[in-house]
Amino acid sequence: MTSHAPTPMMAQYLALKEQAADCLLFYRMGDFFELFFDDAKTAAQVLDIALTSRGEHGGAPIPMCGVPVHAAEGYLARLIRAGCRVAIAEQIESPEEARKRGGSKTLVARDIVRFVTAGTLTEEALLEPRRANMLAAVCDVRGVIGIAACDISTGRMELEECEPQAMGAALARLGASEVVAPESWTEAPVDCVARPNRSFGSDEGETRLKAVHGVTTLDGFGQFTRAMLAAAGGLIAYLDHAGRGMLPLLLPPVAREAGTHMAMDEATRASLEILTSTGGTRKGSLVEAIDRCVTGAGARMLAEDLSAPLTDARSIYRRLELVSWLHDDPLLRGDIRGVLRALPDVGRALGRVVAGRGSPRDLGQLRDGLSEARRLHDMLRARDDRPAPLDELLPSLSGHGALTDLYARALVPAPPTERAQGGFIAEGYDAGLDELRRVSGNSRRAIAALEAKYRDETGVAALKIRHNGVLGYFIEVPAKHADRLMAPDSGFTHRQTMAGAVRFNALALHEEASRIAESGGHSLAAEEAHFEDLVGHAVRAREAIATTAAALARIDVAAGQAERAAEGGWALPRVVDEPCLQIIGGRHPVVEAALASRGERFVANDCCLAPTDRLWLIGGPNMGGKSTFLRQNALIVLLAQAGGFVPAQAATIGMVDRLFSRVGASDNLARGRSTFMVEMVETAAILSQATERSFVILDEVGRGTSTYDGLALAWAVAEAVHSINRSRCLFATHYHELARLAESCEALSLHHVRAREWKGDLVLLHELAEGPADKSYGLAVARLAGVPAPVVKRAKSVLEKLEKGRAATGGLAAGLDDLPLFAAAIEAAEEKVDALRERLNGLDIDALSPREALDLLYQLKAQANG
Ligand SMILES: Nc1ncnc2c1ncn2[C@@H]1O[C@H](COP(=O)(O)OP(=O)(O)OP(=O)(O)O)[C@@H](O)[C@H]1O
Repeated sequence: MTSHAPTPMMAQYLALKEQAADCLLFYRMGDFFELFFDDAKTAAQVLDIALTSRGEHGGAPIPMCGVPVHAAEGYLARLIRAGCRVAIAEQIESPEEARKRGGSKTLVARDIVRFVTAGTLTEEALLEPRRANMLAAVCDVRGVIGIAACDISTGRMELEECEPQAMGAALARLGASEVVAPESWTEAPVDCVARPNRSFGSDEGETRLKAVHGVTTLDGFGQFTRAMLAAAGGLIAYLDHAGRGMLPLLLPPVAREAGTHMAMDEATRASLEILTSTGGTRKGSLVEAIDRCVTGAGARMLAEDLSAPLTDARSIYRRLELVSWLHDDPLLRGDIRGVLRALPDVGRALGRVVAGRGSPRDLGQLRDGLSEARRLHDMLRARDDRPAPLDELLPSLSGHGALTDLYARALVPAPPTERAQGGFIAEGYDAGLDELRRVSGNSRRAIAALEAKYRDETGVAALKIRHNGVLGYFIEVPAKHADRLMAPDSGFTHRQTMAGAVRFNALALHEEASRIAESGGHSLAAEEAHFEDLVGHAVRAREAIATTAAALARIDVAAGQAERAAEGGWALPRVVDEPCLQIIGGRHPVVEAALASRGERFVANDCCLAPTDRLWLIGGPNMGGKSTFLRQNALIVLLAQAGGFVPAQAATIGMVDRLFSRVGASDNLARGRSTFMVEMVETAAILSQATERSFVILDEVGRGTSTYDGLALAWAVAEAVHSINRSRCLFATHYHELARLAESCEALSLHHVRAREWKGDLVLLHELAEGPADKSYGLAVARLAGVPAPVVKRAKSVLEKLEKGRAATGGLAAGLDDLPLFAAAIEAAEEKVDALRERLNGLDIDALSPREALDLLYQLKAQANG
């Protein structure tokens, strides 16, 4: 039997792989990261690179693939996007150190230095500039859900708690790219990373937060519940694990209070296509149609605003006031945007610097960003008509004078991204460094002079002094002239023969080269020391810098919103307390933009809901614009409460606590539920959660099942939203029969999108009008869509038959007259229960004979069924 003991390298690899667990292990070997076994197969497939093999393990070849270290970021990005997590194992000593430690055959020590996962990225190349990258930790503390979330690229951290049924909506708002949860929690969100239970303790969370911020109490940051702290514990423990003890930038946590934001569940967010369209990309989404920010940080803040519209009028008006001021002054707006446009991403540069992954360029970005912030500060302070919300922001834009002065003196104007080669500390900052540079500069010049001298001496015009990483400086001549330098007394020593060229050394060259190497080494060390010192200054000022970055982003959002409003002729909304909705000349920003690109005009429509007319039932032909109308009103509410102008002539919005949007039978097969089941689950959520202050849009609910079932459900749902939830609601439907609801529901009115038939063709007017839809135009739409004429003709004759039948039986809704109203039915049932209760309460059980008791049971049963 052959022994299959692993080689020392394989043994080291396997030990590291065990630590890496389900992460792909990038194993550093020279200039490559290598992957082995199943990791190699996965990576080769995702990255579309060659799968090879190396040696044997357990008698079988070991699958292997590799990526060059210098290009690793790009490969990492693709693996992360494909849902993988990666552990990076670096060589933590040089081959010389290994040899010194244990002899010539000693394996270089390696260790995992970092885990790279979707939620723990800080590299510029791996992050999208206009999207936050959230990591969330979730746990359950005695029936209360705690959520901690952070964007480690900027350090923002927030904590919240909620009821178990609200967890989905809270996570949907965060849109986290990675979620971690305790490993034994059975109700944990799908696709989350399981982490040890013990890290999710409230004491642990509190201790970790205090340690991160160097405080003895968290009171200065706000009030945090046990659930919030437990989640924070899990979050920080995970970051600690991912960074192998090196924590990223974390700013003081902010507690998110329940009820300060408009609640929207995942289905509503998806159906309104707020941050991504149904295709999963930003294209075609609301944010794409709105975003006129000129900085990545502004775009990220706008996305956050749209994900969490406010429910507090004062905060909304604070945002609106700033937008309005900038809207009314295009010149000022242009100037501000001009300054902002040139700004680097201060928040993310800070994130990298504090995480220990900063480059000289990041320091340069902090310098430039903070100086520009100061410039913006002075520009805005010069305006005495500035609104109050701006006064709150202004102080955050200044106050970094000492830091920017220091960086201005210390750094060259455009510092490099690599610090290994030095060259980023400015001349004049450190006299010692200047001297070292002068010496190596002199030597470089001396080398150039040597080249000329050697050419002269040898008579070889093609002689060159060159440099590479292996030989250092050397003299190179074409092979045919090599003999002259080979002569024993030439003063040159042979070093290497290449195809066509021969390389030599010479004493004088060697001396100059040593001088360069020595001064170079010293100056690199000096620059490195300065770098650490400069980083230290930024780390100490991190909170103030982050506040400046946030203030800049807020101004960018406001200026961008103002720009968008001016571009589209949008209106400043009024937000009021009464549950009404008055939108005059409303438009759908995404559909309007799509139409405009085709040279078509969008037809504006009004929507006027009030407590006495709170449910609009909207009929009309397919493609008539019902869905568009529903969504545009939901989006206008959302935009207004996010603190921006709205695409309408005028809008008064009664504050909405929860927004619901449902589209009948949307395809959701990916989630493994039938389309109708999804529709009903989502509808059930509305009926259980919508309040008198909510706004609900229901688009063809019920269409995913048979006509009778669908009509019955649509009927009951409309009735319930009207009479029980009493929410403001727009309800689009193809069921004409629902029009009869207007007879029994006093706050329900009928509307339709207009269409006209002209010379046999259907003309869709996209105009909303009062009253029920007169007829369906399904066949006309089918013809418009190109269904072959014989099929349409056949459908027409089938329709005639059906309609005759319907006339004879009284139609689909025949008999609905006798149906007690939804609310009335419930009342009747309750009355019956009350009567039963009364009778039971009045009973003296001990006074009954067994016979009487049995009789009474029969009577009670009859009463209950009667
Ligand atoms: N107000 C409008 N002005 C101009 N064009 C519009 C308007 N509303 C909708 N449209 C156009 O009509 C198309 C269909 O609109 P929408 O999907 O809202 O119709 P619908 O009545 O909901 O149709 P269906 O009943 O088939 O779902 C849109 O893609 C858009 O091109």
